[in-house]
Amino acid sequence: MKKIILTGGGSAGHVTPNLALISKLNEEKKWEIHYIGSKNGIERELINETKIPYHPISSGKLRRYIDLENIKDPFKVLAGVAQSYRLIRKLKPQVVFSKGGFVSVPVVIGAWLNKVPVYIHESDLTPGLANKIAMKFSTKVFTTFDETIAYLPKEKAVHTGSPIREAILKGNLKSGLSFLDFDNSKPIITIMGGSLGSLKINEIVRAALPELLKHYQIVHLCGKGKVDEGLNNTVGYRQYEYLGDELPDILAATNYVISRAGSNSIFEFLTLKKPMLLIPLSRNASRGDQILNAESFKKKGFASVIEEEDLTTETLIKEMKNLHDQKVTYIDQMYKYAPSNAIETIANYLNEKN
Ligand SMILES: CC(=O)N[C@H]1[C@@H](OP(=O)(O)OP(=O)(O)OC[C@H]2O[C@@H](n3ccc(=O)[nH]c3=O)[C@H](O)[C@@H]2O)O[C@H](CO)[C@@H](O)[C@@H]1O
Repeated sequence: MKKIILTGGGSAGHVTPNLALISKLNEEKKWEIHYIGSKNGIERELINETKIPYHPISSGKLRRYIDLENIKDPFKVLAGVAQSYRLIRKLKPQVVFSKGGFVSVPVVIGAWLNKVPVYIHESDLTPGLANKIAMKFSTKVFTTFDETIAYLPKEKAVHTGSPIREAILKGNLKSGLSFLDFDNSKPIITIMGGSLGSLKINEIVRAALPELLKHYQIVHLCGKGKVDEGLNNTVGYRQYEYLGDELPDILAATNYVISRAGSNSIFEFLTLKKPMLLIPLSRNASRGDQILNAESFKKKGFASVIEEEDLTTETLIKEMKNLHDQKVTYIDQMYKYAPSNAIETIANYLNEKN
């Protein structure tokens, strides 16, 4: 059996595409799969559920603010490179696949030092810092957006589309309604502040609840530690920190989405044809990747967008009404999009070339 090591983490967006790939590779029964991730990142929890061997390494974080930890981080990254190098030398995989995030950099370098080919996937419209570094050590760079090709070395870039977990496409509306204890009386909005939740979106959504609940039932994925216990008994409103297995059913029961513009989430909503109102993470808190993701979706007629700086209860309610009024236009436009089978393409590459 051939051996593959997967890596990626920090937030769920750097793990769910790997989950999709793991299912496919397991199905093919040609690969022994291993995962290298951080000691405490969300990837550890998510990958443990798949029962594949998980190898934790030391990793640093790319912070955009001044912090004492920043001084320790280069040492942690170097330790991560040494650990990855030894692990890869011992496991002897044919290939390493990286979905990005800061934990992936030492793994990619460790693979390169062992002369193991590295394939990476970039989910966002423009490459993130981790992947910009990883790219130099990689054989191919797969992309979710076709626009991303322009930012990459020609000989390495391959547009595959977004690797979506198969389960996401197989939700059951009735199970979703029964899990939520919702009915058909009002349309359902699912609100997702990215996989980690968003304090700003949570605050504005909660302030807009009295108005929104007149017209909609609301599922709020608010992020770890961000549930507002005081709202637990609010009729028509459900809050969850993060949903795993239940998410497909919830999405099947969902009529509209209000969300951050993380790449994986928005391609899931697009594939499911859910009219979406996107609130991309601002340039103050990120490199602005979500703004570009959201602009691309707006330009293609898949989504409406509120910039974080313009987000108030009033703009949220107004834009939600517009989305409602124009839902048919959005859905029609999304039907013109033919989802690519990214998982199949990536698996074929891994199988053929290794
Ligand atoms: C703050 C930050 O760094 N955000 C980045 C991160 O976002 P983030 O981690 O939020 O990533 P995405 O929106 O791309 O993906 C989130 C994934 O988590 C899943 N999910 C989410 C909530 C939940 O309750 N259950 C669940 O399963 C979604 O279905 C999706 O598959 O990676 C994205 C992809 O590189 C980037 O575009 C974002 O800018």
